[in-house]
Amino acid sequence: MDSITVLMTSPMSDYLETQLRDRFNLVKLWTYSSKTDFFKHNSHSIRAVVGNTKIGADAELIDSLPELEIVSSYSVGLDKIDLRKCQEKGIRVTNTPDVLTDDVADVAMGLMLAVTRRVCECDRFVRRGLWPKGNFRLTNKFSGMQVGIVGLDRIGSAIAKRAEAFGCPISYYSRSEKPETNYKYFSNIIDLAVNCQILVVACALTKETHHIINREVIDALGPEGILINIGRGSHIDEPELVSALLEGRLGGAGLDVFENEPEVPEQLFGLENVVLMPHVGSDTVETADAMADLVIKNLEAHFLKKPLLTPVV
Ligand SMILES: O=CC(=O)O
Repeated sequence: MDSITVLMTSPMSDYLETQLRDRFNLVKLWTYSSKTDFFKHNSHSIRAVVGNTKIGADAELIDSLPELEIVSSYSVGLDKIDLRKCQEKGIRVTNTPDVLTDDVADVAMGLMLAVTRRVCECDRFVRRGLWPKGNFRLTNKFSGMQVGIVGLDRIGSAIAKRAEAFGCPISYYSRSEKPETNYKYFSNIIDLAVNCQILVVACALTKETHHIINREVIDALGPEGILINIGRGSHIDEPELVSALLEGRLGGAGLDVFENEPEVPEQLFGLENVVLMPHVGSDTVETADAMADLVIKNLEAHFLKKPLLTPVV
C-alpha cells in the first residue's frame, strides 16, 4: 500500500506514525511551512486523512483534497470532522470507540475523588512543608454522593458502573431514556443538576450539546455542587463556569478539557477547589497503541475493500 498517500494532521503517537510510515506514503501536515505550501505539493495525492482531537478534517481540508476517500480519526470524538461534507462527498469516516472507554471513565473517577478529597491540594500541602505546622482540614466524603451523568453512551455508562461501586446513586440526562438501566432518568438537564451533587459531562460534542452546561445548569448544581468534564471544553460556557467558581456559586470542578485548548483560563490557577488536567483522558500507553491499531486496521480495510471496523460514515 506504499503508493497510497496518507496525511497525518498533527503529531499523535510515535507508534502510529511508525505504523503508518511502514505501510503508506506518509505526509505530515505540521512539517510544512504553510497551508499553501502543503496544498501545492499534496492536494492531488492524498487519499486518506488521519486526524485527532486537535486537527480533524474540516470543510476547507476536505474540499482541498479531491482524491480523499477516508478520514480515520485517532479519537472517539468526531467534533473536528465535517461529517455532513464527508457524507455528501461519499468520504468514509472511522473513529476509535471502545478501546478508550475504560481510561476516560477512570479519569472521570480520578477527578471526582481528587475534587472531593482534595487530592491535589493535599499533595501541594505536603510538598510545601505545611504538614508539620498542622493537619490538613477535613474534606468531603465521595462514597455515596449522588452522581448525575450527562450522556449515557459508552463512556457515560462506564462512569456510572464505576460510581455505583462507590455506592453512588446514579441519575442521567440524555436525548432519550435508556430502558436497559435502572438509573434515574431526567429529560431536563436542569432537573438533573438540581438532583445531584456531582454532575459529569460525558456526551459527544454536537451543535445541540454546545454549551449544554450554561449559567442556569451551573446555578442549579449550586455552591455545594461539583462539575466534572471529560467530554469537550465547548460543552461548558467557560466564562460562566469561571465566574461561578470565583463567586462561590459552584462548589468545585474537575476538568480534563477546555474551550480553547491548550489555553486554560488563568483565573482557575489560583482555585484550590478546581483540578485541571491537559486533555489526557485516553492517554495511556496501552490505549494509545490500541487506538493506533484501530486507525491502521480501518485504513487497511478500506483500501482492501473490506468492511470498516468502526464506521461512522
Ligand atoms: O478526547 C478524546 C477522543 O475524542 O478520543
